[in-house]
Amino acid sequence: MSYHKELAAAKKAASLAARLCQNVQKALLQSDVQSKTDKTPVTVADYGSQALVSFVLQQELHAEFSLVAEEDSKDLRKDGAQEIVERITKLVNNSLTSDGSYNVTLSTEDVLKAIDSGISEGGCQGRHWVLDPIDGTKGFLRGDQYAIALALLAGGKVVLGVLACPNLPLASLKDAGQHSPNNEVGCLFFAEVGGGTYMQPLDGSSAVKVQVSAVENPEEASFFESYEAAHSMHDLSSLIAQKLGVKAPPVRIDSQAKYGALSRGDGAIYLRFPHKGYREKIWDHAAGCIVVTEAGGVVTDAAGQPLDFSKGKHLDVDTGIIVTNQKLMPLLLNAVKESLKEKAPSS
Ligand SMILES: Nc1ncnc2c1ncn2[C@@H]1O[C@H](COP(=O)(O)OS(=O)(=O)O)[C@@H](OP(=O)(O)O)[C@H]1O
Ligand SMILES: [Mg+2]
Ligand SMILES: [Mg+2]
Ligand SMILES: [Mg+2]
Repeated sequence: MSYHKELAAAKKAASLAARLCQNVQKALLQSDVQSKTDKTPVTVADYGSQALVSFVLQQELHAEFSLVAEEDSKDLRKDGAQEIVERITKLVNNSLTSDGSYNVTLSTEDVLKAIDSGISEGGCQGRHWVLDPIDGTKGFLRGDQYAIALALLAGGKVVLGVLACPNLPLASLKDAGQHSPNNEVGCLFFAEVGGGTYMQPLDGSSAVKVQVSAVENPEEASFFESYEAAHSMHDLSSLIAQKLGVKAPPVRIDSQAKYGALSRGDGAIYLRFPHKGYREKIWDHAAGCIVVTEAGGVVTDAAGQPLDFSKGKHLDVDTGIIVTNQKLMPLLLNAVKESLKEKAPSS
């Protein structure tokens, strides 16, 4: 089974959404930031990106359409939100038409409907697109890393993924701080099941195949974790790293840009241990997971089980998510097991 047509549509949608986000990040207005009922931030760019990706996929693929996405239009339909909806609509129309990709003018209602087509619950049957229109909204607001993360599930398995990372340097993060001749940013990672992982500049020039790090000695490995301490237990990852003998300090960057950076070998390990009670969502990992596995990496929960994207919006993982290459995984799993035992409250 080939997914070439779907991959081309996904790349187009994510690239246009990245441009919309770049424009908003450049001119961030305080009024563009709302707070959702769970107190996490959402911006006009999150909504605009979701509307745009939903619209482009439906235009490009005249097939039955199911989308599981992070945002919905509930808050935008409340009294007083009209101005913000108009602003989102303008952003979406500008992004769709600016390079001649489409000759359309969407109404505010079209945009709200496009956002709301992301209400699917996913599951193990049929095809479902999975979208995080801006992953790492907090990073986006800080002017740091974020990603537009789009994946396709078929029969509950991720079959393609695209990660647009507008602020990620094209050169390896390993060279950060050193004099690097290439300080351009904006990466598009993409992978199709069985086809490997590729990275190309977001401006569209040619793609290169990428591979995860081949490091076998954990002392030479560096690891990624969430920028936000509220999203992942930094003390636990520090204990795991210490047990493994990792020498380098953690690299903290927002969003699935971590999966992208790992897929090209910028670092060898990604550790994610949310605080108790948090349930992971499929849109926070689907695209990243295939981008890393097609580049030769392994993504599991803390018990070594693969992630199961077939159960709806949530991922029911055991304790956390760990990512590395095949050689390091057994050592990493041991270190995780020991660290969790040590940290567990004695009863
Ligand atoms: N409490 C808590 N624990 C764990 N994870 C959480 C939590 N709250 C939010 N989120 C999700 O984290 C997504 C951001 O990804 P990261 O954690 O990799 O980014 S960061 O480095 O911490 O900024 C972020 O994605 P976006 O909402 O798309 O930004 C959330 O889905
Ligand atoms: Mg969010
Ligand atoms: Mg997210
Ligand atoms: Mg998001």
